[in-house]
Amino acid sequence: MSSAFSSILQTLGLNSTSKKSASTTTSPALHKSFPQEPSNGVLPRGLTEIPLAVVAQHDDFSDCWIVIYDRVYDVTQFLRDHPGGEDIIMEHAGRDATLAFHSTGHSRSAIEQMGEYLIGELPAKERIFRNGSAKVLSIGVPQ
Ligand code: HEM
Repeated sequence: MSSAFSSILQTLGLNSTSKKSASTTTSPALHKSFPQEPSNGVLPRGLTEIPLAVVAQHDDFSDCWIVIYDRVYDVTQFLRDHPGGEDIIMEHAGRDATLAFHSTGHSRSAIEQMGEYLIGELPAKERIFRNGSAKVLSIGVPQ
């Protein structure tokens, strides 16, 4: 795995190098990048499950949701402030933007900022990176 990719996975708590955390139902590292979430790694109560079909209904400048690493973000108020510009986010409005977000190489501070816009997560059956127990999926995450 490239060090950059390894680094972002680690920052997001998605690294699978720690077998201990990946094999337990809670991972202390999982949520540390999201300040509004509990630091004990337990999935936050009340984090709404939002299917991709619902995300797809929020795809314009006045109502823009995106998915990054299985989490749903309402970035409507952030669009104008985004240092990379609003157009680049709008290209992914209502859809999964993980690849674009990752390939841009966002800073740790940018990743922490994401927490301000977090509104929910995909249902377990639609997740690519995390399963229902907040474990890292072995398929889809490069070793
Ligand atoms: C909630 C989601 C997002 C947040 C909080 C965010 C935040 C930021 C921040 C703080 C920067 C400044 C550089 C840095 O600190 O890394 C940045 C740059 C950038 N972002 Fe985002 N971003 C988000 C989503 C996205 C998405 C979905 C894309 C691509 C589709 C994207 C593309 C870019 C690009 C291309 C830059 C580079 C701008 C430049 O250096 O000229 N961002 N973003």
